Amino acid sequence: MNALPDKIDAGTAVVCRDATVTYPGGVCALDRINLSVRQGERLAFVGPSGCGKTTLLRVIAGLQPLTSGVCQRSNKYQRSNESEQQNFEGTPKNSDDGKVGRQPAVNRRSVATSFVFQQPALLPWTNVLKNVALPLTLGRRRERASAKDLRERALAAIKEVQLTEAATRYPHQLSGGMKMRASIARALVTRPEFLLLDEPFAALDDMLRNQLGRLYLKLWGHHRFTSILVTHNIAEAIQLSERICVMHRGSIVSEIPNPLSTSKPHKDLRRTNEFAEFFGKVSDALENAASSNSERAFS
Ligand SMILES: Nc1ncnc2c1ncn2[C@@H]1O[C@H](COP(=O)(O)OP(=O)(O)OP(=O)(O)O)[C@@H](O)[C@H]1O
Repeated sequence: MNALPDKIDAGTAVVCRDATVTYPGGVCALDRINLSVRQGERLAFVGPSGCGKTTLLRVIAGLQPLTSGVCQRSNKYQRSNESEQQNFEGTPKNSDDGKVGRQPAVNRRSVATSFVFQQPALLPWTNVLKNVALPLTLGRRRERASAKDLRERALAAIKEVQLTEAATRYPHQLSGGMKMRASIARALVTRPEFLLLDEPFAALDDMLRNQLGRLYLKLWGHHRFTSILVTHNIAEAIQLSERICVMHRGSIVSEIPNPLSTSKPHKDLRRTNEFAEFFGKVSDALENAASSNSERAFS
């Protein structure tokens, strides 16, 4: 294993070196991943089901222990055989199925990272305001903030996602898009350094997906968090990311800078020739990875 440097370079948010995860039972979900993410970068992982996207997201979040290799995250380290670094207070080391299916506990380490999942996972017994305030409430003692201060911060986050009028509504009184807005507000209320999104808009129709994509870009423009988006949707990756990592069978097979990246995409971007051309390039990278693998399997 490479020696771990004392500190990560200025401007770098994450570095993975030969990061490998083999699950109990022998599935190699990540195979010597080498990746560097700049602070404030918007990155996307695309690839077929089971290629290791969620596992890599969990590694970057510090939720998934490595079998070997290193994942270094601005001043936080995770390396294989260093279990102390990998167990998050209040967070199960391995969830039942090993997938990210629940919000990580909010604690000293994870407060710098927030997740947004496909399922908004709002607490059904309380309103939007209290759901959004939850990470602050859990960290209240640490933050030494007054209840009034927490409420104001939660209301500010709710305003940013344009949900002020629904602040006192309960989750069952919200549409799918509104639930997702609440989930994004809850993720951003702690002003995280990292926002990790695991297929956040996959369950929504195209129009909502586009609206929320624009909202996400606006929020990124304000807060400049480092963001990693897992998606199956190439068009979404192009619209929301500055760089696209194509994954296949536990490896990053291609890293493609996005020439169309902008934090203010025009609504006709998808209809342009440049979009079609870049879409083709990403699709080709995915197809090439799949065909070279099947050739290997048959050779
Ligand atoms: N806890 C686990 N135990 C054993 N194998 C697992 C576990 N979690 C994931 N895997 C396997 O690891 C591989 C990568 O899974 P992962 O969820 O990271 O892929 P993914 O690209 O995010 O897939 P999807 O797009 O379907 O969510 C898959 O083969 C999966 O079955």
